[in-house]
Amino acid sequence: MELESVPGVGAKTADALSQIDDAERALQEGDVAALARAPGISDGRAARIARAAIRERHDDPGDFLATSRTREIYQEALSLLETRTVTDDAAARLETLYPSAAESRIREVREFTEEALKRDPGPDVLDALEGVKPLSTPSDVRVRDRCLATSDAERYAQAKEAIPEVSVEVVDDTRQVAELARSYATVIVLDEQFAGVDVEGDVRVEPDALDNPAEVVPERALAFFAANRQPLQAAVAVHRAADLDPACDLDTLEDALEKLAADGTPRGDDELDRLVTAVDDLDAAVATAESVANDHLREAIEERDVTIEGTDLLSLVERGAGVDSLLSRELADEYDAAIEAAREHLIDALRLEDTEAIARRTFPEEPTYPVEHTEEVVSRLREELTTARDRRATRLKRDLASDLADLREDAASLVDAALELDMELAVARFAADFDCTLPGVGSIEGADDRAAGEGVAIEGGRSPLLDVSFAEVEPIDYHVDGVALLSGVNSGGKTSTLDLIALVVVLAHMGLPVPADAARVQRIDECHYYAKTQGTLDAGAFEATIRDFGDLVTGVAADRETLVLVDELESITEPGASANIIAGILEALHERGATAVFVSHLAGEIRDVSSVGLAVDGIEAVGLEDGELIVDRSPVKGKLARSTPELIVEKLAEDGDGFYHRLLEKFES
Ligand SMILES: Nc1ncnc2c1ncn2[C@@H]1O[C@H](COP(=O)(O)OP(=O)(O)OP(=O)(O)O)[C@@H](O)[C@H]1O
Repeated sequence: MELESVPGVGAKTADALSQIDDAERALQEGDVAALARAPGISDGRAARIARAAIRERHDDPGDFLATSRTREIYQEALSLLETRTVTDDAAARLETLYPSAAESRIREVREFTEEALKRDPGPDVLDALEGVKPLSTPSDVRVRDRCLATSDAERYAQAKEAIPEVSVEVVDDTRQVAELARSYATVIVLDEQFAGVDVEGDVRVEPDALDNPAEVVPERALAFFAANRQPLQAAVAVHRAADLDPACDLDTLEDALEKLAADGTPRGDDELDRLVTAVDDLDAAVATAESVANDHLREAIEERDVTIEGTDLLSLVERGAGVDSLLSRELADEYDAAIEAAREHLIDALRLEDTEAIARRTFPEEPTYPVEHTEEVVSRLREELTTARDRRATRLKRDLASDLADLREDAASLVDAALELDMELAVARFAADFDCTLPGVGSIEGADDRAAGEGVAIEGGRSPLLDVSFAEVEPIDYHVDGVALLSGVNSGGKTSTLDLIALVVVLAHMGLPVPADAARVQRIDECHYYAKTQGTLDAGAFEATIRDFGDLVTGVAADRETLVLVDELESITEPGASANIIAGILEALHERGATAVFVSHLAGEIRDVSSVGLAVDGIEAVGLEDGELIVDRSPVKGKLARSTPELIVEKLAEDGDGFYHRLLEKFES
């Protein structure tokens, strides 16, 4: 799929998208996380781009959500799903689901839904999902101890592109290579002509180096895995908890991650740890060893009475020997013990392989007081240890990077699978929380095909959009085929019935389960839902509304299946005029073969002025209890519901006088 062929993707966005590795695949699969990695593209935008790309793939014109109220119902459906994801990314991915008239698209999502409904969102899986998020690409890895060098302008450009983490230098002759070797620990020369160059330092001639960036900069793979350690570990945990088929061996990935510190350096290697500690602690260890020896010696001297014969003393003084040599002669054993203590301390502190020899060199057996280390030895030791540390670290980095570099794609697949699972679990939880079934849509069979017929048929539908808790929602059965007026008592549930129809139709066309025991909807191209108008309109607004309906009615093309839901349009003007207008609209929709439900308190009047026999259904009150209406929420087919005032007058007539009977007769005439 061409990036720029996606609707809404201009040259600038296409350019941003082209900067991610797998833009084509991401568009094909609606991979929001991958698209959101493009510079300047937010999750929401990525979801819209993905949706447009999917639409394009299914050749879908995408005007299903024809009015603002239909779009609101779609948004409410999405948020019911989105609140059931653990990760933000899965929530953004859910936004790629949209109601479509394309059977191929509905079938595609239904396959996903059928898999989703088999999932069991156990608490372990949900816990593990908490840590999963899309992988990030650390951009600022800079490696300063290495450089690439070439004399060729083209190779120079290739090197800069392929391995941006290191400096690339131009070298024309051996002298310049030697200069670089003084500034960098390692120089990798890309030109064959320098093979065999003899300069001091670590200079390698590797013409194929650009083919193996992981060898040149193991830091790249390490930085990627270090930055993504936590989401990767979480993705591993998700695979284990949900028993998913993993893209790679989970233990291998986990072991490799264990060997990596948060800053991208190797960890858990005893020898490296020892070397790091030895370099860091060398000066302190030598100083402490020195004090250990001196304390030892001081105590020994303090405790000792030194007796020396006069002739001996004289001979020593004549030879110009100081008190040191006197002490060393008299306290030879104590000296030995003190030096031994110093060496032991050093051996303990440094814990290196050949510490014995090092200790011996640091503290030689020449008695002096106070005991002093040999600085020359210590500074050579420091250099040796530093080199050993860096070599070991580099080797470990290379080994680890070569293990991890091969795992990079699989690791990304693991995270992707975990996020996909989160999306599936949201659908599974939505279906479980609202007792959903997969509806029949057009020629696509439903999970429970009891609900039959053209138009929209719902059995045991319970709307999750009501203002009461879902447990208190009473189930509704309703079937509309063609155009119908829906009458009913105040607060009987007429608006809620329209909401339920719209929600079922939208979810069904998204390929998702619907909150009903069974449902079947015809395949619809456009869903027009108009919410209740707030009060009488002025002349201008009234004219605009009539024009809207004019456009709708004349725009219903013979080959486009249209569903029209309208709530109490009568309030736009006075009742008589309203009845005429609504009757006219319904007649026109009827002629065009649309499916429509118009909720109205003027259903009787509209039917009376209509020239075609309009169907009227009714939500009836089955009685009054303590001043409250008891309502049967399911509309009764072909029945004009009695209004609330009529029911109240009837109740008064039951135990009242003739006046109430007279009123009641007016209703019945
Ligand atoms: N199926 C249902 N189960 C439980 N409660 C419901 C159901 N349908 C409606 N209700 C309750 O009745 C209230 C009124 O519903 P709704 O607004 O749909 O009635 P209405 O017939 O459109 O009212 P009005 O005549 O005033 O326009 C809702 O806010 C809800 O509390």
